[in-house]
Amino acid sequence: MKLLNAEQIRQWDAFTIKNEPLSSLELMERAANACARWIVQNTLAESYYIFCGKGNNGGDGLAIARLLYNANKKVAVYILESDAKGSDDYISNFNILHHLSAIPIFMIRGERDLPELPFNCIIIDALFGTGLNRPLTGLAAKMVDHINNSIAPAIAIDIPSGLFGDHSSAHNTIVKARHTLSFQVLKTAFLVAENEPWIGHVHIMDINLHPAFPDEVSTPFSIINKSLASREYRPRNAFAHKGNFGHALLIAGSWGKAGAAVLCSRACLRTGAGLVTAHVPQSGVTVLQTAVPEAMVFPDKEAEQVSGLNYDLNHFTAVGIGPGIGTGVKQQLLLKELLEHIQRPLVLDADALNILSENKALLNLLKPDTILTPHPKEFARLFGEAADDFKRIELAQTKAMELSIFIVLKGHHSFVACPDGTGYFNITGNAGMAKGGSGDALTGMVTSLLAQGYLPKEAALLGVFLHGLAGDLAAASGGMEALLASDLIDHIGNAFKQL
Ligand SMILES: NC(=O)C1=CN([C@@H]2O[C@H](COP(=O)(O)OP(=O)(O)OC[C@H]3O[C@@H](n4cnc5c(N)ncnc54)[C@H](O)[C@@H]3O)[C@@H](O)[C@H]2O)[C@@H](O)CC1
Ligand SMILES: [K+]
Repeated sequence: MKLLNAEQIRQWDAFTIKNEPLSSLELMERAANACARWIVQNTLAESYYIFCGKGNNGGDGLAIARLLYNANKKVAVYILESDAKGSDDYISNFNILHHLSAIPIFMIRGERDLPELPFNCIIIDALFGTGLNRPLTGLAAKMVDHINNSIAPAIAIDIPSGLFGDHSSAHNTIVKARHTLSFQVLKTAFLVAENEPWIGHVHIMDINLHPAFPDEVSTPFSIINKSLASREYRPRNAFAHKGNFGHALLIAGSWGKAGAAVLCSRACLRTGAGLVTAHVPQSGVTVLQTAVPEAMVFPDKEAEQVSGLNYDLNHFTAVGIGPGIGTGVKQQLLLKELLEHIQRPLVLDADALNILSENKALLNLLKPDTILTPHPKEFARLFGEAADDFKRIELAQTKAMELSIFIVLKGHHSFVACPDGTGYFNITGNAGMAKGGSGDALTGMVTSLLAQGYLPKEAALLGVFLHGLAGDLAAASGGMEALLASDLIDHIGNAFKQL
């Protein structure tokens, strides 16, 4: 699914108005209806304090006030007064509301006009939507502070006021919403960690925008959802044998970190690779053969660390390297040798990435379509600190193009930067997965898909989606706090079954 920017969403509204056809006021009514229905179904409050600006976001708020009133809710409307006369649809809704004299409307001209907010009310934030073009200042910012100082929960309409849809809002004054009711599609602002304090739970309201529009626009960003993942997935052929599903090599583990190799190998097998060989130090051999008897083991000549490649890499259909290997001189030489000789699809994770950051010249050895799976800190060590999450995404895209590689930037919504300049946000996954071992599982999963013949882009997209989904299924059964990477791995099968 394409991820549209604020301007494109505005164009989609206009396209719908022209081609459905319907008036913009009717579209606003549809949007307000969807929000009011959600509010009635999901909240119980003594009263609703509705804060409106004078643009279309405020128009939504006024229409919501009327609809909540019609649903027998106690409502009061507070309008941020400004020199602007207001958008046409705001004015239409203001006039309708004005005639309904039962709903109190207050104009806020100064701080003294701000109402006291009782703890048992619900605040509806319809001050500013996607039309925001600069950070809030003056009375608008004071109003937002007032909302944020209340203990009553706020529900933001379309986007929390003060938040930009497509770029960083760091240092802005922004409504801290408990819920955000947004229209039709996710906005980029909802997918980055830096906005987590403001957006609360995001709910997408289907307002039936014209289905033909997304096909007409081009955008660099997309969302990895179930339909995209299902399109990538290739069910196993009934006549298949293990030779059809490749042979993955995983180079992982060191003394005290044999678990990384175990998790990686198990995830690799659970994702469908026909054969898995783990190259581990000798101290990891018994651990691995006991914990994952289905995997074969190549013991390194050293006891506590992997130290060299004494086998033909062409024997394998894909290679994953990094979890728990350490960053010593021997691992550095091993990685260099691997990068110089490998002719197979490759995943680099964890310590392999840390070695790269200490030896930047090795980046020049990366073959096209290599997959890197850094978390934000590993990414910063590799490519530098970014000022904010949006800039980090931009940097990941630049580096993916420059080096012709895939960068899977791990996070709540992992971002896959592709060498062709496109980028994909994943929507599966949860905070329970923020725990040691989750990344090792992802490395095993993506390597497994590569080994089975999925193209690097397919493997990266399907891998992150399934990884997050398996984590969601594990959290649904055992809760987020208790979630172990092993639980995630145990749910990979159920994740596949949902495709
Ligand atoms: N027909 C449509 O296009 C639809 C629009 N909808 C709503 O319309 C919203 C967008 O409406 P608008 O484009 O009118 O924009 P907004 O309602 O977000 O407000 C924009 C107004 O605020 C001013 N402004 C921007 N930043 C400011 C700042 N920092 N301080 C003070 N004033 C500032 C702008 O100059 C403009 O006059 C969406 O977020 C959504 O809520 C929905 O009703 C769905 C349908
Ligand atoms: K808003």
